[in-house]
Amino acid sequence: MNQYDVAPLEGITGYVFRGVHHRHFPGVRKYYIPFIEPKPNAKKIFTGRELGDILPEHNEGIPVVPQILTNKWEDFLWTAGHLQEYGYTEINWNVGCPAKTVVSKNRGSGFLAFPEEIDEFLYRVFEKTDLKISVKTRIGRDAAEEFDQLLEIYEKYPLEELVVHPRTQKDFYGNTPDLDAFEKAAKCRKFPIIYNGDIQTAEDLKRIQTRFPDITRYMMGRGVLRNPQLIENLQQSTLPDKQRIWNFLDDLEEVYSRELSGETVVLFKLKEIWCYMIKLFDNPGKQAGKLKKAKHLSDYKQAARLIFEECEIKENDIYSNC
Ligand SMILES: Cc1cc2nc3c(=O)[nH]c(=O)nc-3n(C[C@H](O)[C@H](O)[C@H](O)COP(=O)(O)O)c2cc1C
Repeated sequence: MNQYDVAPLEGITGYVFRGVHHRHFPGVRKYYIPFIEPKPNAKKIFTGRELGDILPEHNEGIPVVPQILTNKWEDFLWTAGHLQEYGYTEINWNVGCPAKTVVSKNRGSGFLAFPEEIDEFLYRVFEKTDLKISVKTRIGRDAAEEFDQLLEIYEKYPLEELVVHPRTQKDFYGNTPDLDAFEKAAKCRKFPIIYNGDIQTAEDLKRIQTRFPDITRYMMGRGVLRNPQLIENLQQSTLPDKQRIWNFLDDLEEVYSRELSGETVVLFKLKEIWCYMIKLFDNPGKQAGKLKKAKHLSDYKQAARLIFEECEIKENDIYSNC
């Protein structure tokens, strides 16, 4: 049976989103916490955002995995040690982030251009910790050909899992996921492989499953923002239910309003989700514009309600095609 994870989306899938999502749509195997950057020389171990994300009281009953973004094994172990103090037993390593500010420092997917250093990093980490370590990787920095050597290195270590987003850093979020490159990972028998990239509907999943019948673990990010019910729909072969998605959104607004200070910040958070959710609806036209321009929660809510009332959900026939 397939298992589904929610991808880390920095600025979006923080503890508020995860808590509300888990309450409305349980069934996610793991939620990955957006990346934490080690700060061994700073006064505070974690930023306010990072601490909010990892506090056990913010994640009660929710299966979460923290993620670290660094190219220094000493810093990884230092931060992992502090995460262990909060009770975490599995840590994910980010070698996928394509952001220029990250890549320019040879971190995230920028580190993929240094396979020997990746080897050294993993060697040191596995030598010095008994934590479970999973890796979230792209297939290379500049070209998919880099993936052969990277895979060879990953296979030397007892990774808990390997999440593969089959794009290079250069692809950013453009082009389509490179399934020929992913096929190399799909053949791996050393540890479980998780497919990640562009799964938004049952049809998208079907396409991947047909080609890779042995892959049963999937991670979804933007697809869950577009349709928060996506994972449940896939598990139960159901269609998105407007009322349930509305209830989720309503609850999210309430919890953000409680946890964040100021209407503007709450509005920003909700509009960010709507950048993705708007794609779930047919012809949201005028109301989409109003929602985008809303300066107050009341205007936002009115536009959002009208979209839910007036627009059809796009994929009402997805299962007929699968
Ligand atoms: C806004 C945004 C923030 C992201 N933040 C992170 C992050 O903190 N850590 C990470 O590994 N990937 C991050 N990603 C990448 C996603 O986890 C995921 O790999 C990517 O979106 C592809 O999957 P999808 O097509 O299912 O969204 C981010 C992506 C987006 C769009």
